[in-house]
Amino acid sequence: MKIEKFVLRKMKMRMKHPFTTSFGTVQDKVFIIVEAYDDQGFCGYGEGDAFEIPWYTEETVESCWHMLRDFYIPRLLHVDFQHPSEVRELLSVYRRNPMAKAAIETAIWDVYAKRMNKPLYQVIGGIRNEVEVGVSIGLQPTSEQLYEKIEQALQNGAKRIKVKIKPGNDVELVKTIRARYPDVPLMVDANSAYTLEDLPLLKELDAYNLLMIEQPLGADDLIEHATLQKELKTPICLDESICSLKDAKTAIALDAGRIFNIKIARVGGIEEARLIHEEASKEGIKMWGGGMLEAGIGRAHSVAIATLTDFTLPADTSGSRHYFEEDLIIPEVVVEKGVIHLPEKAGIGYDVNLDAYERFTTEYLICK
Ligand SMILES: O=C(O)CCC(=O)C1=CC=C[C@@H](O)[C@@H]1C(=O)O
Ligand SMILES: [Mg+2]
Repeated sequence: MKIEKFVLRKMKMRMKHPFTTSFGTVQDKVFIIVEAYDDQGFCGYGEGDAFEIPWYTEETVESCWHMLRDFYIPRLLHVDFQHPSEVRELLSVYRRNPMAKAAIETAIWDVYAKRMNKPLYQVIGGIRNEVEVGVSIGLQPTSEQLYEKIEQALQNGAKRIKVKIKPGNDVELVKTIRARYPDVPLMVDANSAYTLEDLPLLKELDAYNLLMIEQPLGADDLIEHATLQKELKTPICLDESICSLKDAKTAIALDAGRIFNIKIARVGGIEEARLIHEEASKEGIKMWGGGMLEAGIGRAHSVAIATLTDFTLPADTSGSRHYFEEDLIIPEVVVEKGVIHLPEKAGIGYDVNLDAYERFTTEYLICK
């Protein structure tokens, strides 16, 4: 297959509520869409989910735009390849920048699935057409607001609750949630806000029967995570630390975490995510699909990857309406009793809502 044209779009969607983590607050979701048009007239969509500010990883919307426009599109345009798994190799001459790579690679997977006339989740090896989901709750201004969000999530059938923590807003927070909801499947995510100096505090979290502690230490702190895991009963889940298959292998060798949160965006695409899944499965690492506050297209890709065999824990992917008044796909992603049912249509399985799509576009570039 050949891609004869790419279109890059910069998009902006207002989120219903600000999302706050230990690193900062996102209110406007600014992101990139890649459209890939093949030689048979199929169009595939991918989403670039770096933030505007490099606080979750080092990439930004602008850095992704630059990588896509100046390197990845010229590298892939008019090139003949058999299968989207080859894109990983074709882009490997360029170092890192996984979110930019994922944006274009996922678009090519979507085109390929449409050519095969099969749903993407089946083409990538998914084994189920529904995915259990939990919810990720950002830091809230008051505990009342936090309880309100938890209450809402439980009413909607969320399979587990994840709350963000940061220094000064951690053990006491978890203690009060546990007192109120003794049996709720609960986990915390620190987004790298701690160091090993916080060991005594992190050990206190062991008392609250958490499913896992997500990314307590720095993205580069694999050795430190291994030291911490030895001290904790609660499993550590790695997020920011796993940006490639190589990172996954190192983490496994060090026993730096027993669970992986897998985001296609963070690891550079579907193929890298599949390889990590294969490796982690062999080693008994549990997995689940993470989220990037995606709009519909990225959300569809994230749900598809969560259908792989060993994604056995609830994913972070909420429905479109959780974050946005209006999404850019039809139908929107819907969660019913904590489950997303995957569409059986070819490709990502959702159509672009052209009206909303144009309204959310702030800039575009045609490359052919
Ligand atoms: O998309 C979702 O619902 C998950 C949101 C979420 O928890 C995160 C999204 C993006 C960066 C982080 O803030 C965070 C995470 O660390 O998983
Ligand atoms: Mg996380």
